[in-house]
Amino acid sequence: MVAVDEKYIEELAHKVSEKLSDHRFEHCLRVKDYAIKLAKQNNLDENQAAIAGLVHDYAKERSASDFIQKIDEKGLDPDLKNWGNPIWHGVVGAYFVQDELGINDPEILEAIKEHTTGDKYGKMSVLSKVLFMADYLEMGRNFPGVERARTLTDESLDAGVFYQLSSTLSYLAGQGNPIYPKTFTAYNDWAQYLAKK
Ligand SMILES: Nc1ncnc2c1ncn2[C@@H]1O[C@H](COP(=O)(O)OP(=O)(O)O)[C@@H](O)[C@H]1O
Repeated sequence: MVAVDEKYIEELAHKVSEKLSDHRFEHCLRVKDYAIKLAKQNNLDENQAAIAGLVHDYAKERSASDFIQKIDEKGLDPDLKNWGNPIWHGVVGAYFVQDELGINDPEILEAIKEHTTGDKYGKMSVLSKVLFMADYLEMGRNFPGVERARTLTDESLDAGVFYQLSSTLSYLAGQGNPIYPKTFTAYNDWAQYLAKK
Protein backbone atom coordinates (compact mmCIF):
# COMPACT_ATOMS: atom_id res chain seq x y z
CA MET A 1 0.00 0.00 0.00
CA VAL A 2 1.39 3.40 -1.01
CA ALA A 3 1.43 6.05 1.76
CA VAL A 4 -0.26 9.38 1.11
CA ASP A 5 1.96 11.52 -1.13
CA GLU A 6 1.75 14.77 0.89
CA LYS A 7 3.43 17.07 -1.62
CA TYR A 8 1.29 15.97 -4.56
CA ILE A 9 -1.86 16.20 -2.43
CA GLU A 10 -0.88 19.72 -1.34
CA GLU A 11 -0.42 20.89 -4.94
CA LEU A 12 -3.71 19.28 -5.95
CA ALA A 13 -5.48 20.88 -2.99
CA HIS A 14 -4.28 24.29 -4.12
CA LYS A 15 -5.69 23.75 -7.63
CA VAL A 16 -9.02 22.51 -6.24
CA SER A 17 -9.25 25.47 -3.83
CA GLU A 18 -8.93 27.91 -6.75
CA LYS A 19 -12.15 26.55 -8.30
CA LEU A 20 -14.31 26.27 -5.16
CA SER A 21 -15.79 28.43 -2.41
CA ASP A 22 -14.15 28.01 1.02
CA HIS A 23 -17.18 26.11 2.29
CA ARG A 24 -17.08 23.57 -0.55
CA PHE A 25 -13.29 23.21 -0.40
CA GLU A 26 -13.44 22.45 3.33
CA HIS A 27 -16.02 19.74 2.57
CA CYS A 28 -13.54 18.24 0.06
CA LEU A 29 -10.78 18.19 2.71
CA ARG A 30 -13.09 16.41 5.14
CA VAL A 31 -14.11 13.87 2.45
CA LYS A 32 -10.39 13.26 1.79
CA ASP A 33 -9.81 12.56 5.51
CA TYR A 34 -12.82 10.26 5.79
CA ALA A 35 -11.84 8.45 2.58
CA ILE A 36 -8.35 7.79 4.05
CA LYS A 37 -9.96 6.34 7.20
CA LEU A 38 -12.23 4.04 5.15
CA ALA A 39 -9.31 3.08 2.89
CA LYS A 40 -7.32 1.91 5.93
CA GLN A 41 -10.29 -0.16 7.12
CA ASN A 42 -10.83 -1.73 3.70
CA ASN A 43 -7.25 -2.43 2.53
CA LEU A 44 -7.39 0.23 -0.16
CA ASP A 45 -4.54 2.44 -1.38
CA GLU A 46 -4.78 5.52 0.90
CA ASN A 47 -3.25 7.77 -1.74
CA GLN A 48 -5.91 6.86 -4.28
CA ALA A 49 -8.65 7.41 -1.70
CA ALA A 50 -7.18 10.78 -0.65
CA ILE A 51 -7.00 12.02 -4.25
CA ALA A 52 -10.55 10.87 -5.06
CA GLY A 53 -11.89 12.54 -1.91
CA LEU A 54 -10.07 15.79 -2.55
CA VAL A 55 -11.18 16.22 -6.17
CA HIS A 56 -14.66 14.63 -6.14
CA ASP A 57 -16.48 18.00 -6.16
CA TYR A 58 -13.92 19.82 -8.34
CA ALA A 59 -16.57 20.79 -10.93
CA LYS A 60 -19.38 21.52 -8.45
CA GLU A 61 -19.35 25.28 -9.02
CA ARG A 62 -19.16 25.30 -12.82
CA SER A 63 -21.97 26.94 -14.79
CA ALA A 64 -24.70 24.97 -16.57
CA SER A 65 -23.28 26.11 -19.91
CA ASP A 66 -19.83 24.71 -18.99
CA PHE A 67 -21.43 21.33 -18.29
CA ILE A 68 -23.51 21.36 -21.49
CA GLN A 69 -20.39 22.18 -23.48
CA LYS A 70 -18.50 19.27 -21.88
CA ILE A 71 -21.40 16.87 -22.55
CA ASP A 72 -21.25 17.84 -26.25
CA GLU A 73 -17.45 17.87 -26.43
CA LYS A 74 -17.16 14.36 -24.96
CA GLY A 75 -20.19 12.95 -26.82
CA LEU A 76 -21.90 11.92 -23.56
CA ASP A 77 -25.50 10.64 -23.36
CA PRO A 78 -27.71 13.59 -24.44
CA ASP A 79 -30.24 12.59 -21.73
CA LEU A 80 -27.80 14.11 -19.26
CA LYS A 81 -28.99 17.51 -20.44
CA ASN A 82 -32.34 16.79 -18.77
CA TRP A 83 -30.60 16.76 -15.38
CA GLY A 84 -28.73 19.46 -13.50
CA ASN A 85 -25.78 20.25 -11.28
CA PRO A 86 -26.51 17.54 -8.63
CA ILE A 87 -25.98 14.87 -11.31
CA TRP A 88 -23.59 16.71 -13.64
CA HIS A 89 -20.94 17.58 -11.04
CA GLY A 90 -20.05 13.88 -10.70
CA VAL A 91 -20.98 12.23 -13.99
CA VAL A 92 -19.61 15.07 -16.14
CA GLY A 93 -17.33 16.53 -13.47
CA ALA A 94 -14.94 13.58 -13.83
CA TYR A 95 -14.04 14.89 -17.31
CA PHE A 96 -13.07 18.29 -15.86
CA VAL A 97 -10.88 16.45 -13.34
CA GLN A 98 -9.20 14.51 -16.13
CA ASP A 99 -8.79 17.44 -18.52
CA GLU A 100 -7.75 20.13 -16.02
CA LEU A 101 -6.07 18.27 -13.16
CA GLY A 102 -4.45 15.60 -15.34
CA ILE A 103 -5.81 12.70 -13.28
CA ASN A 104 -6.09 9.64 -15.52
CA ASP A 105 -6.52 6.83 -12.99
CA PRO A 106 -9.68 5.12 -14.37
CA GLU A 107 -10.77 3.97 -10.90
CA ILE A 108 -10.62 7.52 -9.53
CA LEU A 109 -12.52 8.91 -12.53
CA GLU A 110 -15.18 6.20 -12.24
CA ALA A 111 -15.54 6.78 -8.48
CA ILE A 112 -16.12 10.50 -9.14
CA LYS A 113 -18.76 9.68 -11.77
CA GLU A 114 -20.59 7.42 -9.28
CA HIS A 115 -20.16 9.51 -6.13
CA THR A 116 -23.70 10.93 -6.09
CA THR A 117 -25.70 8.24 -7.91
CA GLY A 118 -24.03 5.01 -6.80
CA ASP A 119 -24.07 2.03 -9.14
CA LYS A 120 -24.87 -1.69 -9.20
CA TYR A 121 -23.15 -3.94 -6.64
CA GLY A 122 -20.83 -5.55 -9.18
CA LYS A 123 -19.93 -2.24 -10.81
CA MET A 124 -18.73 -0.32 -7.75
CA SER A 125 -15.03 -0.76 -6.97
CA VAL A 126 -13.87 -0.56 -3.35
CA LEU A 127 -12.63 2.96 -4.14
CA SER A 128 -16.03 3.94 -5.50
CA LYS A 129 -17.76 2.65 -2.37
CA VAL A 130 -15.22 4.44 -0.16
CA LEU A 131 -15.79 7.76 -1.92
CA PHE A 132 -19.58 7.32 -1.95
CA MET A 133 -19.53 6.76 1.82
CA ALA A 134 -16.89 9.38 2.66
CA ASP A 135 -18.96 12.06 0.94
CA TYR A 136 -22.00 10.97 2.96
CA LEU A 137 -20.30 10.55 6.33
CA GLU A 138 -17.52 13.21 6.47
CA MET A 139 -17.31 14.84 9.90
CA GLY A 140 -19.23 17.97 8.84
CA ARG A 141 -22.40 15.92 8.17
CA ASN A 142 -24.99 15.99 10.94
CA PHE A 143 -28.21 14.58 9.44
CA PRO A 144 -30.36 12.37 11.71
CA GLY A 145 -28.92 8.87 11.62
CA VAL A 146 -25.39 9.88 10.63
CA GLU A 147 -23.84 8.18 13.68
CA ARG A 148 -25.70 4.96 12.93
CA ALA A 149 -24.56 5.17 9.29
CA ARG A 150 -20.94 5.70 10.43
CA THR A 151 -21.07 2.69 12.76
CA LEU A 152 -22.69 0.50 10.12
CA THR A 153 -20.05 1.50 7.57
CA ASP A 154 -17.24 0.78 10.05
CA GLU A 155 -18.69 -2.73 10.38
CA SER A 156 -19.31 -3.25 6.66
CA LEU A 157 -18.66 -0.93 3.71
CA ASP A 158 -21.33 -2.74 1.68
CA ALA A 159 -23.92 -2.31 4.44
CA GLY A 160 -23.12 1.42 4.46
CA VAL A 161 -23.57 1.74 0.70
CA PHE A 162 -26.98 0.05 0.85
CA TYR A 163 -28.02 2.21 3.81
CA GLN A 164 -27.14 5.36 1.86
CA LEU A 165 -28.88 4.18 -1.33
CA SER A 166 -32.11 3.40 0.53
CA SER A 167 -32.01 6.55 2.68
CA THR A 168 -31.31 8.84 -0.29
CA LEU A 169 -34.08 7.28 -2.37
CA SER A 170 -36.57 7.66 0.50
CA TYR A 171 -35.43 11.22 1.17
CA LEU A 172 -35.62 12.37 -2.46
CA ALA A 173 -38.99 10.69 -2.99
CA GLY A 174 -40.28 12.25 0.25
CA GLN A 175 -39.31 15.67 -1.08
CA GLY A 176 -40.97 14.97 -4.44
CA ASN A 177 -37.61 15.41 -6.18
CA PRO A 178 -36.63 13.65 -9.41
CA ILE A 179 -34.37 10.65 -8.91
CA TYR A 180 -31.67 9.71 -11.40
CA PRO A 181 -32.67 6.27 -12.84
CA LYS A 182 -29.23 4.76 -12.24
CA THR A 183 -29.86 5.07 -8.49
CA PHE A 184 -33.05 2.97 -8.75
CA THR A 185 -31.19 0.33 -10.73
CA ALA A 186 -28.38 0.42 -8.20
CA TYR A 187 -30.78 0.07 -5.28
CA ASN A 188 -32.57 -2.94 -6.83
CA ASP A 189 -29.29 -4.64 -7.65
CA TRP A 190 -27.89 -4.15 -4.12
CA ALA A 191 -31.19 -5.29 -2.54
CA GLN A 192 -31.16 -8.48 -4.63
CA TYR A 193 -27.49 -9.12 -3.91
CA LEU A 194 -27.92 -8.65 -0.15
CA ALA A 195 -31.08 -10.80 -0.05
CA LYS A 196 -29.12 -13.70 -1.57
CA LYS A 197 -26.18 -13.36 0.83
N1 LIG B 1 -29.94 9.69 -7.34
C1 LIG B 1 -30.13 10.99 -7.24
N2 LIG B 1 -30.93 11.61 -8.13
C2 LIG B 1 -31.11 12.94 -8.07
N3 LIG B 1 -30.55 13.75 -7.14
C3 LIG B 1 -29.73 13.19 -6.24
C4 LIG B 1 -29.48 11.78 -6.24
N4 LIG B 1 -28.64 11.50 -5.21
C5 LIG B 1 -28.39 12.66 -4.60
N5 LIG B 1 -29.04 13.69 -5.19
C6 LIG B 1 -28.97 15.10 -4.80
O1 LIG B 1 -27.78 15.61 -5.37
C7 LIG B 1 -27.20 16.61 -4.53
C8 LIG B 1 -25.70 16.42 -4.47
O2 LIG B 1 -25.41 15.28 -3.71
P1 LIG B 1 -23.93 14.78 -3.44
O3 LIG B 1 -23.19 14.68 -4.71
O4 LIG B 1 -24.04 13.56 -2.61
O5 LIG B 1 -23.27 15.91 -2.56
P2 LIG B 1 -21.85 16.62 -2.71
O6 LIG B 1 -22.10 17.77 -3.59
O7 LIG B 1 -21.52 17.00 -1.33
O8 LIG B 1 -20.86 15.68 -3.28
C9 LIG B 1 -27.95 16.53 -3.22
O9 LIG B 1 -28.79 17.66 -3.15
C10 LIG B 1 -28.77 15.27 -3.31
O10 LIG B 1 -30.03 15.40 -2.66
